[in-house]
This record gives sequence, structure tokens and C-alpha cells, in this order.
Amino acid sequence: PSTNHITSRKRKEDLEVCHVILGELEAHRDSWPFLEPVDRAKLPEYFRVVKKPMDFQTIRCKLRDGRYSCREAFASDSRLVFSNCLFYNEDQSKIGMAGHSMKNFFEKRWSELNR
Ligand SMILES: Cn1cc(C(=O)NCCN2CCCC2)ccc1=O
Repeated sequence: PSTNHITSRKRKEDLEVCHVILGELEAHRDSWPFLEPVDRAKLPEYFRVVKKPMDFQTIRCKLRDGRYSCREAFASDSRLVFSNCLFYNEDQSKIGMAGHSMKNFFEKRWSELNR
């Protein structure tokens, strides 16, 4: 039995699931609004209302830097991308529809890989 939060093998398995899902999110046709942080210069008001901005590039860097302790921390940041989007954008807007599409895709794949 390991002493740390999760065994190194479990941690490795956790991170593999995250790499698989993140790759699929980045490759998805509806990922375009989420690939990079919202541009503070173009949309300053975004940062006045969205308290915790998040995007796939930031998640990729955190994953690469070993800053996710477990797969649930990765899932939490992924869900933050979608909740920010649905908070800021109308459902029927192009970005709002992309947010719904990507959220549904994420939750389906997350449940499949965690069954
Ligand atoms: C997630 N999200 C993104 C934006 C946005 O403008 N992203 C830039 C999208 N562009 C497409 C091609 C280059 C960049 C606005 C509101 C929002 O909630």
C-alpha cells in the first residue's frame, strides 16, 4: 500500500486518461473558442465577469508540468472551460453552441474512460 496520495502507477494511469481526453478535446471541430486563453486586450470585460478563466492550452501546460494531482483535478479545469463559456455566451451564439457541444463530448468520453 502506498503512503502518498495515490500510488505512482495509479497516478500514471490517471494522467494517461487526461492526455487521451485532452487530445480529443483539442482535435474536436468545435474546440476553436477554447484552444487559447480569451484575449484580455480584445475582450477586457470578459475578465471582469469570469473569475477563473480556463482554456485547453492552459490545461495542456498544467498537465505537462505535472500540476494535476489526480484525474478529477483535470476534469474540474475542463468543466471550468465549459461553465465559463455557458455563463458568458448566449446558448444560441456560435461560441455558446460550441460550448454545449464540447461539454457534451467531454462528459460522454469522461464517463466512457472512467467506467
Ligand atoms: C471561450 N470564449 C472565447 C472567446 C473568443 O473570442 N475567442 C477567440 C476565438 N478566436 C477564433 C479564432 C482566433 C480566436 C470569447 C468568449 C468566450 O467565452
